[in-house]
Amino acid sequence: MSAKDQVSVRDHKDYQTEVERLEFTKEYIRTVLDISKGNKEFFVENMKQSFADLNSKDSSTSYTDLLANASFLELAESELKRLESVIGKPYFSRIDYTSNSTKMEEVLYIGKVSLFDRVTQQPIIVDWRSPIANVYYDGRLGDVSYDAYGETQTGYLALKRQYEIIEGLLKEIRDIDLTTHDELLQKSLSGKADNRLTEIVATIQNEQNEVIRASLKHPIIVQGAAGSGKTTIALHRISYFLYTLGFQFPPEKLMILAPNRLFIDYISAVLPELGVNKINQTTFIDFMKSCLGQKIKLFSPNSKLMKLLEGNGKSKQLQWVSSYKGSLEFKELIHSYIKELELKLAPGEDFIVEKSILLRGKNLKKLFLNEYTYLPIYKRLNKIKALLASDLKKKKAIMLSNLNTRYEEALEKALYSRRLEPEKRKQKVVTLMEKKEQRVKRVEQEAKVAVKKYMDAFVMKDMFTLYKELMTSPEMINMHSTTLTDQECKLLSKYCQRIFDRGAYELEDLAPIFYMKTKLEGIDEKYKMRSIFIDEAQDYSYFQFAALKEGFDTDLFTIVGDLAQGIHSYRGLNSWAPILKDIFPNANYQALQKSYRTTVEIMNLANDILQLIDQDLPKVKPVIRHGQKPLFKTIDPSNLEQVRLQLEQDISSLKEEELHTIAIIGRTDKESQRIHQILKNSPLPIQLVEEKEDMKKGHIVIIPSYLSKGLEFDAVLIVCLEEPYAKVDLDIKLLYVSMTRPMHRLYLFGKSPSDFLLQHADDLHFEK
Ligand SMILES: Nc1ncnc2c1ncn2[C@@H]1O[C@H](COP(=O)(O)OP(=O)(O)OP(=O)(O)O)[C@@H](O)[C@H]1O
Repeated sequence: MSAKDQVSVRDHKDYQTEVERLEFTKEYIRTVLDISKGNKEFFVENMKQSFADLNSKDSSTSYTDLLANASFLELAESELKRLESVIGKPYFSRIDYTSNSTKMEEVLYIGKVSLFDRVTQQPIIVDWRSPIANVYYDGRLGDVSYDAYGETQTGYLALKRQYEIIEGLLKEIRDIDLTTHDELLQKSLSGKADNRLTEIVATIQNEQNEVIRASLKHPIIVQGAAGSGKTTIALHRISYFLYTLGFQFPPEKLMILAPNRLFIDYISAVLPELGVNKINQTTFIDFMKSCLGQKIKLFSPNSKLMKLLEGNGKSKQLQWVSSYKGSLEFKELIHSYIKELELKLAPGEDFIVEKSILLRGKNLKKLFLNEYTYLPIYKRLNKIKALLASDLKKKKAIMLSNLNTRYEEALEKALYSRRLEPEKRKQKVVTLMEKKEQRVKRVEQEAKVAVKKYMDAFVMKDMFTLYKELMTSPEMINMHSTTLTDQECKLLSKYCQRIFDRGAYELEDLAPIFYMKTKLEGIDEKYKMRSIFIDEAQDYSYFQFAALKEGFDTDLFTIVGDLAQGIHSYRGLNSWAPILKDIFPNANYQALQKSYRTTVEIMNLANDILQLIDQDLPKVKPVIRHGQKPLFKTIDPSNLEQVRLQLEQDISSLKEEELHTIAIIGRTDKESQRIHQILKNSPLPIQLVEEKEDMKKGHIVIIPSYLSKGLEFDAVLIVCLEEPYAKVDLDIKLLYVSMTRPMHRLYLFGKSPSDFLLQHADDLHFEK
């Protein structure tokens, strides 16, 4: 910090008071920590005692003690950790707020945790997720309002103040009013990227705050430009969700679906920073694999993308099948198939034991098709089975007693019959007794197997078999589809047959199989998520969304994505409208057009490329932050040694400028491998990144464009050796994705500017 800065912070009229407040807060935290640590030892001691008690007398009270202490300890420990982590920066802002109802002015310090004075119960730090903190993010100075627990509170905001506190020292105080630029935002954006995403609680912008705090009881769909903070916001919304509704939803019931493992690694550090632990972070594929519970071989969706990029003769067919399998029409087809299976499985026969009808088939059918519809189909059969068993148990005794009474009566009649000769009477009695014995035996025997025999008629095939049976039969496809032509049915089944013949499935098969599972078998409770956060949602198909909604039986989805980056739009998603109309009709929708990642200069060029996409996509507005124009550099791919020198030179000078995270992006896997080939013996630490890998700290990463989606770097070098970008949507989107990755610097290396479609860009937007 310069001398000038130090003077300015000390010059602030409240400097002294603020320093004292900061010291008080730190001291308070320290005291709380000391006490809690002391307590912790006490509780550990107490637990040891409980264990000892448990061993010696297995008393239930000592077990309860043990559990009580364990949960107390856990809570204390997580709080302790959180408090410990904020001691160097206990809060980042302050609001002076007077409620209209109490007329009392409150001075509230906002931070990442909440801390109360244990004696006065007054807040020392207010959590950024608390209702009142909304005023900081949302409200201008003057009259403001916020919602708390379903009621709107109104009041007057007299002061909004930001602090920069570094290692417990107050470095800067900024009072925000209508005229002040958000300097803190500017400062945080000009910072350098780590290999990880960070939390932004101090600088959340109004439009982002609206998404984070949008009704948690409704789904939300966010169309956000590259760098608008979608991922960041989704993670902050999780934190807000747990703060607000955590008592209803244990974190294990929340799930983030990310595009790949690399991305999960990229976001992994933020969640603990936001006080979020234990939530599920996975990919759609991994989740499906574990939920469907069978080891399945899946063709990599990226190899399909690569095939589409190669654009061979099969591209059209590939695209058509993918988009059909992702469509809601296909969902209808699968649904019709399930209906057929349901009817086939509906009981029709009477349940008979030893000539007696215990339950009528038509009644069982009614139960199955009407009463039990709240259950998945196979579970309904289980219920029928249980019903038969309990009915039989009840009725068997009655049957036996009826038989008994009937034969007793007949015997009595025979014994005392005057019409019969003694010899004949004797014979009759013997016959009756034998018959009775036989019938009782039959009841016993039939009862033993009756339920099983009845249920054996129902064949409950597994989902994969059923799906294959459908998809390999053009006739069955035809029977259930209302939209496909004969030709298309044949094509679809032939395509599927080819895949199944290789013992595999493709990503597009997972949603239908999952959907069938929800309807037939039901989803295991362990996999039933209550709230789902989907990032890079533009890569999903409509069917994937519908299947997830159906399977989890919840509406609590936060869906963030960017259609402009829809490199998998061959799966069918080109607009959010069908999702809003047919899948989540009560969803909130928000568009974020402002980008926080890149400089104005980089965004100008990326916007030129964006306009080439054959879709109506609005330009992205960068937050005002300037930097160098993107730079086109000519290379000669026939002279690899020279290319190596050029790349190494530029990377070294970027590093000298303190730009630490640097990515070299190639159009495809192959192109990335070519680049790696050139650089692999370089003295620079180089890593060719693959999907399942983490990015190594301090390495220059070489990464294919599709994998770079969602990530960010200080500087990006897009290199084109043999694969120029063509003016087709998929290529344009990949180029746009790559161009929007850097925070500060963008270089384009190719034979000619046209390798990057720059002939369609404004000459003023890049340098040569
Ligand atoms: N309000 C903010 N304050 C500070 N930084 C912000 C803010 N909003 C976003 N950022 C920063 O902008 C960058 C982009 O954010 P993020 O990666 O979440 O965007 P995105 O919309 O998911 O981007 P993409 O679609 O390109 O993956 C991150 O470095 C993030 O920290």
